[in-house]
Amino acid sequence: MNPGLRATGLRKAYRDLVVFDDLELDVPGGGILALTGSNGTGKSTLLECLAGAAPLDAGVIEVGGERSEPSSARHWRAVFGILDDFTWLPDLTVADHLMLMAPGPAPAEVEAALDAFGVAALGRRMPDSLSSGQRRRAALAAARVRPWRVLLLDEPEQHLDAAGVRTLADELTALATPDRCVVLASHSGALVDRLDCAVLDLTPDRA
Ligand SMILES: Nc1ncnc2c1ncn2[C@@H]1O[C@H](COP(=O)(O)OP(=O)(O)OP(=O)(O)O)[C@@H](O)[C@H]1O
Repeated sequence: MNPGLRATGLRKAYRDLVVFDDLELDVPGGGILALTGSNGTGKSTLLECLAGAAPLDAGVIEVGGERSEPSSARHWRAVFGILDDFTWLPDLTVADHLMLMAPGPAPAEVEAALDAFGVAALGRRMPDSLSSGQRRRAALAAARVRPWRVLLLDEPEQHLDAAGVRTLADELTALATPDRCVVLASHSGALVDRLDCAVLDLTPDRA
């Protein structure tokens, strides 16, 4: 089994509030881990720390079997987070955004990615002109274009209809090839059930 994402001794506190301490994660290559738990249990904080967007107080992160410093360029290249706010620039089309994330010119790949999420017809539209669910589908399509070893998603089901949740589960399953892995936070039982993946409930008495 390929190494994917391994993290040990993770600690994060906001002043007196210890969000997690000595937390361990081990997601093998090809694996998907769903973080669940009630509001405020630390799912988003954990994803932000894994993405390098918020500093850890302690802990070691390994990607593909090698230590990865969350603030390094190497980490940025290896770890792609679609967290709360996907930054859309108002003067670029939806397809322009995905083209910028591709390693080279990739119009066919961008179209295929948007098509996989059912929004191929919206590629030339401006992000502001899309519905929330359409924008969410387009943001998720970026995961098919931007290279990564670890994909982090915070409540990716937000704004999706039931068919969109099924598409998301099937796409994530296909994206988690043996050299990559996915960690998502979710409140959607439908999504987690369809992923049929490992689950870590961060609710204090269950973690
Ligand atoms: N910037 C911050 N400063 C202080 N406390 C924070 C900060 N961000 C989050 N918290 C606190 O940390 C805890 C974990 O928050 P977090 O957003 O990670 O939870 P969550 O599990 O993602 O919640 P939800 O299911 O509501 O999205 C909460 O008690 C929250 O109030």
